[in-house]
Amino acid sequence: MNVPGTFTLGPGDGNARTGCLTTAHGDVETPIFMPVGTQGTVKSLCPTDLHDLKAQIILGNTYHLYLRPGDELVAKLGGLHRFMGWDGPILTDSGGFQVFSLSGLRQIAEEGVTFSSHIDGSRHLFSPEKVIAIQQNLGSDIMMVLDECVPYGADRAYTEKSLALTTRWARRCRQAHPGGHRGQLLFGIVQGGFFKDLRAESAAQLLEIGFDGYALGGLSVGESREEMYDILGDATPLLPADRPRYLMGVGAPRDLLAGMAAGIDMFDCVLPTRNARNGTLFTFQGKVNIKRAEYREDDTPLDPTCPCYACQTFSKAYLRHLYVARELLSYRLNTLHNLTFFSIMMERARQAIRDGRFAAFRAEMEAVYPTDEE
Ligand SMILES: CCCSCc1cc(N)cc2c(=O)[nH]c(N)nc12
Ligand SMILES: [Zn+2]
Repeated sequence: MNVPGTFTLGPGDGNARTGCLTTAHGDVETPIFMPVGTQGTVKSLCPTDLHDLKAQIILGNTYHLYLRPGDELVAKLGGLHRFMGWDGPILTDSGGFQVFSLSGLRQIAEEGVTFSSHIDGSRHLFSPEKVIAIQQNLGSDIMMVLDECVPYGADRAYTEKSLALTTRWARRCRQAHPGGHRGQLLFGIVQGGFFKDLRAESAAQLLEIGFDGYALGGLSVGESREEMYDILGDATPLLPADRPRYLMGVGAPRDLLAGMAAGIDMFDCVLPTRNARNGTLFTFQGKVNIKRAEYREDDTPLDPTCPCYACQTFSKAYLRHLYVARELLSYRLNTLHNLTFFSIMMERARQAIRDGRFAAFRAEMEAVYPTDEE
């Protein structure tokens, strides 16, 4: 068995590539979409559901799990894998992004970021050392450094100053977790906003520190698709080809395709799980808004080609009824389906790359998920 952190590249097609990342809880075939399980659960699903839809790795969140139930409690109970009953790989975000997007009264300083809990208003400090200790307590297989996700529209002076701090924080994270600690990997996060030279500077600084993988942060923060793709195309080749590349917070089917075409290996986004809860379902024939009246008497499955329990067992009429009635089963069935769609789409993408027909696969999918659609 390979040691955690081993990343073996498979066949590629243009800049798109396949690979296999070894973690302490198993191998991950890339490109991969990672379901978000913020509070130690992929909302409404059990770990057995995740295995059934062939999820390979899920996300947890340092900010949320630190605040509730507490990372030290999770460690005392055997770590996040045992606590939530998931025996596969787990990646945890450092919490910086959530501090900036969720909590009030944030103060950024050299030491770290001080914030008020969105739960009870209590004050906390996330330093690089603290977020590493939390992720070590959780036992995540892939940890992220503490970073500042620069707000969309930040000017060059702010972005430059923030990038320098993020790099100093990244260095402190690496010093706090030099590697090898229970096979837990540490990824750096490239920032630099929408300034290509600052992105290059960030990437070069992180490479000099040395990480097990490299993420592109600061995207999917309100920018246009054109702005995202411009940075994506320019910054991805700056990341080492022999290490995993992770595009944070992305995304919709068309954005996953664009990311893979640019050479990205790992993705995460709340879209499939959040949209499931608001009735927007993804199929290989396009999106279905299940609450629409047109499905009231529709006795056909959501997607006859889909192997998920929802599509194999129930009609659109029933799925619509559950959603309109706000029944809890709606969340479970819709989430099962959407994550199955994303899982199948990524498997088809991996096979298309292996077969040298990724461009055709992308065109086929974009015909159903056009780039100009939100
Ligand atoms: C559980 C959520 C994982 S991804 C969250 C996220 C999403 C987006 N879009 C950007 C960033 C970023 O720049 N830095 C960090 N740490 N996280 C980000
Ligand atoms: Zn389905």
